[in-house]
Amino acid sequence: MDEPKAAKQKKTWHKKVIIFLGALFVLGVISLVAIAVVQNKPLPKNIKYGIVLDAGSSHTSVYIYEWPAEKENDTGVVQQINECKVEGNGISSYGHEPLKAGLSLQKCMNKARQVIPEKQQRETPVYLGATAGMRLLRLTNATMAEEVLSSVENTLRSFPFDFQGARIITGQEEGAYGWITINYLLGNFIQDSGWFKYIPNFKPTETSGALDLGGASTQITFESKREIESQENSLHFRLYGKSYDIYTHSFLCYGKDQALRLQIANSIKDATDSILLDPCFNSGYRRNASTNDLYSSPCISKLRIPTAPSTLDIRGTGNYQLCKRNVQAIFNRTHCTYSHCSFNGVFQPSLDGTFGAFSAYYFVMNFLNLTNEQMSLDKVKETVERHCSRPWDEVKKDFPKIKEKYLSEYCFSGTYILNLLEYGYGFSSENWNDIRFLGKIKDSDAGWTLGYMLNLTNMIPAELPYSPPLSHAGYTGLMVFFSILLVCIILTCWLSFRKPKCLHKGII
Ligand SMILES: Nc1ccn([C@@H]2O[C@H](COP(=O)(O)OP(=O)(O)OP(=O)(O)O)[C@@H](O)[C@H]2O)c(=O)n1
Ligand SMILES: [Ca+2]
Repeated sequence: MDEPKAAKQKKTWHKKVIIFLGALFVLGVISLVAIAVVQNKPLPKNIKYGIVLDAGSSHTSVYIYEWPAEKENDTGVVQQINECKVEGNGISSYGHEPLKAGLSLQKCMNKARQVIPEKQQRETPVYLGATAGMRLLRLTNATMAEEVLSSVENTLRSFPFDFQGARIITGQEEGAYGWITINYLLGNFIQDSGWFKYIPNFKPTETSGALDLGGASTQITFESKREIESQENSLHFRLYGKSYDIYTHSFLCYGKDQALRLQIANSIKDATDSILLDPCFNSGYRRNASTNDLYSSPCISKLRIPTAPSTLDIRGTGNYQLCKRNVQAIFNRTHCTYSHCSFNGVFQPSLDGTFGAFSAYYFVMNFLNLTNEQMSLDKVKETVERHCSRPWDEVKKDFPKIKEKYLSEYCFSGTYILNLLEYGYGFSSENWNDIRFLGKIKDSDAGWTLGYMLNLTNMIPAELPYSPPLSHAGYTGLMVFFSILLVCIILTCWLSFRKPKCLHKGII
């Protein structure tokens, strides 16, 4: 049967409308996807750089950091891209020839010129922070310390970077910046952003305490829920919209090199001749030490014995138990005017949370294979004791590539670390596994330098920068999804309520 002409025309007209609407719909979806793709195309990378020189007591390191300019205030975006270890000893060893302090930095600064693109060098800030070695030099001879600082300043000014200053940082700053560095790198400041904070019972990330063991000083820093009874140990930070009450203390003279000197100087009391039997060195190990040099440190001056021989012939006996006794003698735990002390009358609240231990803590524990998080305190002690009892010849044969200065001191260092943590700070077998020995975190060295730069470049905001709850990609994705959904619903509704005649039974 032939269709009437009018109905045929209507059918063609409806068909055209549907085709037109379908095409419009497809075009709409394509446009939305295209917008999403174009909008999410990564912007050309605009990288910024920063240089920090860590002028420590035993050596200087030059660190180069980079970060994407547009994400400056986000957490965890700054990363270390290079470390250059300056040859020779720390800058404080150049007290008598200050010009050489500046010269010693040349090589590593030239390296920095190769790493940082030329057109960005002028805007790259350079900071030098000197720590305990320079604090001690300043105590012995303030003029020498000034001369060393101006020598390094002159060198740094001669490079095409934006020199921002060379200074001796305080022990408090050293502790605080170490704490900021590790918590920034561990991502512990991210917690309160995004949707997570709306989840019931959501627990914000806790911060990790920081334990730094240098050559001349050692720092302990952690967030404390208890009252901090002494003003000089208390810090208050507001970072990313959250307040932190921090306990920190820096023990000058309790870095591992000065602690070894203290231990040796204490033993001289019993020395009748120039031979000094030292249980903290492996048996068979010998070294000569000048008492003049030993007593030159302000850490030891009170222990000076005028009748002491000018040169000491130190001979290792490798006895952990005796070494432990000698090491404990350098911690004074007899007086405390607060509710709780660590040692030498210094206030310390009880230990809270987990800790990241770096610098010499890591070097030593890594050498002794003791960085495993599951290892018990007893097992650690056993390992150090075993290492101390090994003859020096054997140790040297097993580790021919390790510098003799480091290798010869691992028995002392292991014993010292155990005593500092247990006897000094009060760690025990119960909370031993709360300590993580860290060298690097995501390719950046754990240490105070990164925190120092973040602070001086104002890269850590006090308040949380406004960030929409969804990322841009998430937002665009959802937009596309809901637009498609909406179009589908409208089409379905239209088809079911205003069913075009062409869809009526019998027509199609
Ligand atoms: N592979 C290594 C490297 C270093 N050390 C020792 O570790 C100690 C601390 O080194 P470091 O953290 O670099 O101390 P500094 O920063 O130089 O000292 P400070 O922070 O006290 O100024 C030094 O005694 C150094 O001899 C070590 O035993 N093994
Ligand atoms: Ca250091």
